[in-house]
Amino acid sequence: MTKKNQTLGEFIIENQKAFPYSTGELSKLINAIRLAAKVVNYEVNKAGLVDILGSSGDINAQGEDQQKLDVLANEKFIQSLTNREIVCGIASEEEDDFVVINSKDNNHQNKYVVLFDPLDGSSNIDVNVSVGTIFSVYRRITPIGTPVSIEDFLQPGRQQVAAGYVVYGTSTMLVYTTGFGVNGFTLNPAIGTFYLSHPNMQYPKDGRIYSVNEGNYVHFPVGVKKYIKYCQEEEEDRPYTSRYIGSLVSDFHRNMIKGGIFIYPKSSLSNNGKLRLLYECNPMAFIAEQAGGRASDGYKPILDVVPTELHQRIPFFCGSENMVAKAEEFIAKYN
Ligand SMILES: O=P(O)(O)OC[C@H]1O[C@](O)(COP(=O)(O)O)[C@@H](O)[C@@H]1O
Ligand SMILES: [Mg+2]
Ligand SMILES: [Mg+2]
Repeated sequence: MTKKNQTLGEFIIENQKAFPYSTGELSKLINAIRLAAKVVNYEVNKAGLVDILGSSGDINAQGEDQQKLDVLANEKFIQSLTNREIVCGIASEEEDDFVVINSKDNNHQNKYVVLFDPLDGSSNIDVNVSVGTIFSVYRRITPIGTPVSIEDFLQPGRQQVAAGYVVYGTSTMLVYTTGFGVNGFTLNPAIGTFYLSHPNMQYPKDGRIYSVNEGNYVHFPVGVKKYIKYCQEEEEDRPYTSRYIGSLVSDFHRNMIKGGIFIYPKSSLSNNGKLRLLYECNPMAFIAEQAGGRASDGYKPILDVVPTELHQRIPFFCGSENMVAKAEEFIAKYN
């Protein structure tokens, strides 16, 4: 039974008991993420004091300038996951290709793959605006005893066994699901422990917040433009409030608590939008659906999309059920 303020450690053990056949590996994996989140939180919080702001001078697989904190967060999560003998492979926004992680007996006995965005909202790092980490977990589909391969990572989002994010904001929170609801834990920085602060998180069916980079409005498809105008009309409970932090994790988190819709559509600048299916949209879509929300590419559920590439991008509409359904109506009508 979920008890407010129980620690994340207690929650993980309690929930493991719910699955008689569980081997505890998924619990170890979540614990590894918990540890890495605390390490990265420590670095993020003192970022201005040490030489960790700004560019690392390198470019990642997507041609983006890698920030020093992108690189550090990537290292800390890979290290923590590798040291615990639970994952057989890792894919990251900051790694060109997936990384094979072999078990100590050198016989590829581990059964989980993790895909993650080590530092989400990189453009906000240097300006002290909240950023995050996003993770997605699958059971491998290739045989145990063989090296992990690409098909283990290109599974539809509906196959995820766990997904979550960490938001390094006014407080640091870890929010995740294993397919049985969404729970949020807040870090008590004094003792370095996550406590259950947001049990059973639920998206309100309706909301009054829309989140989209309106600076790209001229490049948006007609249906998206019409939906944004709809949000701004003086009708019924509209106009809605516009809120856009520019960190997916933070915009999603606010909208899940208050009710709202986040949109990163395709545009004449980028045919598939900007956000990555495997380690941004799939995990957020799993959490959204588990919290009674909705997530699509404008036409079909994100979780039903069959991935084809590690770093593929996809248009993203995510949030309160009725708001996303309304946006889809406009797209179906005009696009
Ligand atoms: O500046 P834009 O084009 O609005 O993009 C903002 C989006 O890009 C991102 O920063 C992309 O994520 P990364 O920072 O992990 O690359 C999202 O967090 C955010 O929603
Ligand atoms: Mg990101
Ligand atoms: Mg990132």
